[in-house]
Amino acid sequence: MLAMEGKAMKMGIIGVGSVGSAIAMAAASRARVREVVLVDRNRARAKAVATDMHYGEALSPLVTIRDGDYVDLADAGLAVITAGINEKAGGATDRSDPAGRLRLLDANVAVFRDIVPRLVKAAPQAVIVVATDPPEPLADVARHLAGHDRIVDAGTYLDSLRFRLHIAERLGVGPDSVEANVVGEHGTSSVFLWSSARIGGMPVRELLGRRKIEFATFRKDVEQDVRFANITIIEGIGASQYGIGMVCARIAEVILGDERAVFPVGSYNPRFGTTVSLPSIVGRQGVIEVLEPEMSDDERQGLERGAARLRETVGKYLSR
Ligand SMILES: NC(=O)c1ccc[n+]([C@@H]2O[C@H](COP(=O)([O-])OP(=O)(O)OC[C@H]3O[C@@H](n4cnc5c(N)ncnc54)[C@H](O)[C@@H]3O)[C@@H](O)[C@H]2O)c1
Repeated sequence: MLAMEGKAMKMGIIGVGSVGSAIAMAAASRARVREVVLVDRNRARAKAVATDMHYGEALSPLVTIRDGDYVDLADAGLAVITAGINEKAGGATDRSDPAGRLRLLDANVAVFRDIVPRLVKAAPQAVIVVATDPPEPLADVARHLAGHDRIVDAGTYLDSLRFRLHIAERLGVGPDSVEANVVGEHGTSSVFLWSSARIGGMPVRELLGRRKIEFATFRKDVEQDVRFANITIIEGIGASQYGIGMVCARIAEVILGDERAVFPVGSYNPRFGTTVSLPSIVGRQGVIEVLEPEMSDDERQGLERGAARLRETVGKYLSR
């Protein structure tokens, strides 16, 4: 049940660019958060976005949206960090580049070093949700800077929704009827768990067989669409924003309402020595328990390889 009362229903959004604004809009539309505070190093921008949405508050009367500074996050239950350079500005829009979003790490670590200590000082109890790319390494950086484990990386939740949608559309079912997960990294090493993908309990692969659809081609096409969904969107409107906005608003209501919902997000995983995305039970304290979905040997090896790359990539930033 959602606890709609009190200060715990307050969320902060740090970074009010395309993604931050979309998160605020989605949170206002869902109307299951009591107060949204927008923080940006460009205060005029945060103020303008807040003012714009403020005029619609009568249509979403439970929600107050305002701009603020870190002190205004004092009693927030969570803060989403979405500040930093995006894929287009950071040159991460080449489909053949194996580094992908990891190209943004250097620049965005500097942004996190600026933000996280101030956030933790102002709101030591708040769960930190990381949306800035690349989110898994940045969640490790945030954990290091914050000195606590209440860090949720939005991770592969969006990739998993895209995976489900592309399977659903091709097979003519509603997307929420597909159970399928992308795990590991919100990036080029992400692993698509075809072996556990199911519709109504039936393995997707079996349903394909029954309909005489060739698995290899189906798989290649779906993975291609999901892996490059962000670049396709960026080519059209300059930034991928609305999908992640809806995802972060959902994560926020799950945390604030202590819903114990299950979806793939990232958290520090001692087994891998780094943050990886896996289906997790999420509640007021962030990730409560990480689940282990069924995986084929290839999928497990892909996850191990991806985690090793993430661990190595972020390692040099954690020792400084
Ligand atoms: N996780 C995902 O699925 C996903 C999806 C889309 C985008 N992203 C990522 O989200 C991030 C934001 O993307 P965007 O398109 O909104 O970028 P944007 O350029 O539109 O906005 C970034 C905002 O961050 C602010 N900012 C920068 N440094 C700051 C600091 N130190 N303190 C406070 N505010 C600061 C800027 O003023 C700007 O308003 C990027 O890293 C992007 O790649 C992630």
